[in-house]
Amino acid sequence: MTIRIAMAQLDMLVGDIKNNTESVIAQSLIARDEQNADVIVFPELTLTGYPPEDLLLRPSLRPRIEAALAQILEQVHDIYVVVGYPRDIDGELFNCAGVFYQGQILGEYCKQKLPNFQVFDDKRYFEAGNTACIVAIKGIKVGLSICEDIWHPEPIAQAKEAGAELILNLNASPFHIEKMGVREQLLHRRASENQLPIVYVNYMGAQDELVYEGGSFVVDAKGVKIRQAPWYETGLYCVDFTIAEDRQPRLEPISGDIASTLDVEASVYQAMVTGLREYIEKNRFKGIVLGLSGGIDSALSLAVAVDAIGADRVQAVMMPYTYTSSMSLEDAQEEAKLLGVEYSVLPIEPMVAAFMDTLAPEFEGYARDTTEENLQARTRGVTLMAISNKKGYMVLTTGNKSEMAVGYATLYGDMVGGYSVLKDVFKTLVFRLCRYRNSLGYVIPERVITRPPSAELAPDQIDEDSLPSYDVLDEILHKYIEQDMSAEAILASNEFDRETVYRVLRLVDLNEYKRRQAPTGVRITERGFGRDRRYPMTNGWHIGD
Ligand SMILES: Nc1ncnc2c1ncn2[C@@H]1O[C@H](COP(=O)(O)OP(=O)(O)OC[C@H]2O[C@@H]([n+]3cccc(C(=O)O)c3)[C@H](O)[C@@H]2O)[C@@H](O)[C@H]1O
Ligand SMILES: Nc1ncnc2c1ncn2[C@@H]1O[C@H](COP(=O)(O)OP(=O)(O)OP(=O)(O)O)[C@@H](O)[C@H]1O
Ligand SMILES: NC(=O)CC[C@H](N)C(=O)O
Repeated sequence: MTIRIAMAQLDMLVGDIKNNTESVIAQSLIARDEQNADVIVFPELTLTGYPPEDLLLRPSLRPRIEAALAQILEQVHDIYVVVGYPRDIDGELFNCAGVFYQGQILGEYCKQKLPNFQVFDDKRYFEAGNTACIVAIKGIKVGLSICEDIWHPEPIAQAKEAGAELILNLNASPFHIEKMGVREQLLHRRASENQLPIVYVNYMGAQDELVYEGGSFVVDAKGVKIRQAPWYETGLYCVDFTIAEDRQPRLEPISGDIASTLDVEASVYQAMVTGLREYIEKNRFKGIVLGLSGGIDSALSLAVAVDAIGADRVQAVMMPYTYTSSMSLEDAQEEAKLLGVEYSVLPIEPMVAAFMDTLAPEFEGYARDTTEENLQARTRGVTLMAISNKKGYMVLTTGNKSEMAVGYATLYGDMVGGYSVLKDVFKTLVFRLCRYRNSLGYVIPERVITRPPSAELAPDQIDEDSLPSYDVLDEILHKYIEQDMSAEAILASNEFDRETVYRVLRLVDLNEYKRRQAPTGVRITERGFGRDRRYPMTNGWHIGD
């Protein structure tokens, strides 16, 4: 005898309980009728999407969930549906997974391990469960667990103790650069220490800063991966288990397709594309507009925008000023041509001159400084926002993680925008990603990758006049921001000079106010500048500690 389980690697819109419920019903019927599945397993909090944040505090949530559960029970039969939802039990909210069959809930599991670190805030909303939930499906004792549960030994050991022969794990496990490998090692350990096969089902899609890359998979009781669903694709992916006649061993998964793992650049690039596409489509923007400077950040952002929503919905705007080189003008035009997007050239001299004329009495007696540079960036920001308002296009902001770390960007200038694909990507990785994108098809002119980065806000300016080289800067930033090292610990390796390290760390600390005002963007690392890192803006902390 066999049991076929469909892993529903799907995208849900946070808060859209009605459509998410309809999708659960439709996919369950497809799994039953077209794939002959016995069971369908959805990701964590299927009905609300993840994370629903403070929508979970709305009083109207509870009746809507109850109505959704009733609808699934009524409309789906002849397949076991394993679905996630928040549920009020005796006045307390739990993060639940239920097994629905023939109009009944056969069992309901409450998540036990509530993550409250990095981007996760589960304890703000949920009470923790404390018991295993085992449901018999075709004579097999199936144990349920929800995402963070699998990262700890106790819930799975408890399920095993309660008789589980198979674990179904519902996830909302967001991408970061090392996550794919980490999950596989984790499942290997958890399955082998309990001698239990595990079916791991994840979302594919994105929600604000979080990207879900899919990659649902199955390990056997030894922890060996026997099925790997593709990355960055939605779908129903089935796995079969045989149930031995003598029931020794009782349950054996049958190997299926194993999608190959993506390398770092491919995976990060796909995360950026997915994050942006989902943000644009779920928020119903008509398109994307961005300032195209001829520099590398806007070039890469443009390529991601086109890959996300198509060239016909992307507009690039070159806004030259006195300091814009002919090389920048040529390269920006070339990028737009290679990618086939609408391209406009809007010189900003008259607008900047008008500002300067109006401000002249105000500035009398003051020397020229960054104020005038920032005016150029702000004029571009105003221009892009006007196009955004008029056409319903979202402004894609282009600042990378290195710049956002040290505040190398102008508030209300090049920081305007609704979303960023580079805010968690260091400049050194920006270069690698451009090479990766060009390996798929040449879209970023070689000169854009090889010329020294410049903000072109003053004559002959290059970034490395005011910042250390990006190799050095990124290494210091990685140690301070992502590894929490102090200045003295960073200096201990003798790789950097004292003055540079203290200057960089001081800039990072001082610029928290800028990052707070920056648009959201795709989380790529385990320590992005979003919900991962919540520092006070006003503080008396000693720089570098
Ligand atoms: N703690 C605090 N809390 C709240 N607000 C605070 C603040 N400290 C300053 N401010 C405000 O922020 C202002 C300073 O910020 P802002 O106006 O942005 O100006 P600012 O940081 O002084 O200058 C922008 C810097 O970014 C560089 N840049 C600009 C554009 C593009 C690029 C690039 O290569 O991509 C680089 C530029 O060369 C310059 O070094 C202050 O005048 C004040 O209004
Ligand atoms: N001449 C310009 N025309 C259009 N947009 C511009 C121009 N200059 C700057 N921008 C916008 O402001 C952003 C910041 O650019 P800037 O040149 O100051 O620094 P950067 O970090 O080197 O970025 P890039 O590598 O894209 O040039 C650019 O990515 C672009 O979106
Ligand atoms: N939703 C969750 O419980 C996610 C937590 C888990 N550690 C993960 O990132 O996969």
